[in-house]
Amino acid sequence: MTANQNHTPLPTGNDITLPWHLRLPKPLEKDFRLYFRASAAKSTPWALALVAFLIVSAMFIESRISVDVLSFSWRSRLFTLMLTGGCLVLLRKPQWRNWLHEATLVLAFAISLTGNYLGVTIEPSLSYPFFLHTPLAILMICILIRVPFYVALGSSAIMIACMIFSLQLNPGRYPFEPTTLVLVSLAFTCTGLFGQYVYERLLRQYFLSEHVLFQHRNELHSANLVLENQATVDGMTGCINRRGMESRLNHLYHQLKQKTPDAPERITLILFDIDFFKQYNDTYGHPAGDECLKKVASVPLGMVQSDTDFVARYGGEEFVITLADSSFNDALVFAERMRNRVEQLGIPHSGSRISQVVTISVGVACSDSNAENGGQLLKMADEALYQAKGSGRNRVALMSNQGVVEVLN
Ligand SMILES: Nc1nc2c(ncn2[C@@H]2O[C@H](COP(=O)(O)OP(=O)(O)OP(=O)(O)O)[C@@H](O)[C@H]2O)c(=O)[nH]1
Repeated sequence: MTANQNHTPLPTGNDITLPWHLRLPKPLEKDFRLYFRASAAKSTPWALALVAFLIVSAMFIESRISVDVLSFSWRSRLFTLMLTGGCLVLLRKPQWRNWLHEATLVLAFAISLTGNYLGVTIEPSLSYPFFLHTPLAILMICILIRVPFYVALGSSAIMIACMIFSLQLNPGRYPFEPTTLVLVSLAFTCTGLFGQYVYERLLRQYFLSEHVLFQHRNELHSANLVLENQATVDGMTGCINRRGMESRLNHLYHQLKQKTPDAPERITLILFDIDFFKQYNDTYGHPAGDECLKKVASVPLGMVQSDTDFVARYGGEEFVITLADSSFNDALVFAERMRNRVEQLGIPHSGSRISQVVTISVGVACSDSNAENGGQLLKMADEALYQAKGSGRNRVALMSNQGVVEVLN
């Protein structure tokens, strides 16, 4: 990475410009629809409640101005109120929210069509309030109840077309200029649609910036995981490296001491070292030594099963196996079986003074002894390993809980 790249700021998503026609790339567009519905669902109950309030207020005002108008209008008002109430009830259930926009459109069409129908069928002098249903429905779609811009655009156009058609059916029947009514509706439509366009655009921009940030967070997280893995894994054997081992062991010990809910009951540490490895390198060469290390490491790696247990490369040809929760006896069985399996690999070692094949010496220590921390536990296992070496190699020695080293066999 160059110095220049190091200083490139992460994109925030705010610098991404949206095309005027509001479309996002296909996969994002699908996510955005869900996001749009969820955000519209939050405001819709309040919007519907407001619509209900407006209708009740309109009925109240009508009753004060002219009882004649109310005697015609109450049916359509009640119908609208029932639909609005029905929508409110449906929206309480999350699964019905998927139908939010469809329900909104049906509601708006119902209001507009009943208004237009009544407008052309009742007394001309009373028809005016009913034609106002159409602009009200358009306003409702566009401002109160959020539907996607293109849906609002299409449905508003259809509603206005219906209105013009109704007015054309009975020319000269109305006490006012139909063109004025259409123009008023068009003005409502344009205002509403403009608001809807701005709202949707802002929402898209916000969604996009959130999405981009989210993606970057994910990428950073994955990169961190890779780096963390690279920093704590030994590239040659695949074991955890010394640094990783120390941090994991300290963590386990911390849990043990603090008695956290997921703390292990005890920690057993198995330290082993390949016998006469210097001679192996001298006899077969360093690359062959590397191959030997890989084969030997594969034995404990294949034996460890629990997620909390792990194999680490402690030094050049020294390895540590940490077992959490195993009993001391089980750990000894593990150690002995591992020693035996390495011997069974049958890797020729003519430089060894104790065998024809590669062997290991093993030291075992357990936290049930007086070890206060991971470092002390390692020291105890090392003392046991030293004794295993001193007692002829290719064997297991343990540091007993009383602090005495015992060599097996
Ligand atoms: N091939 C190879 N050799 C390594 C690596 N790391 C350490 N060694 C070698 O491992 C050898 C360790 O030698 P010593 O510490 O004397 O141990 P030893 O010969 O096994 O003797 P004992 O442990 O007493 O049996 C050294 O010769 C190191 O060069 C490695 O990554 N690859």
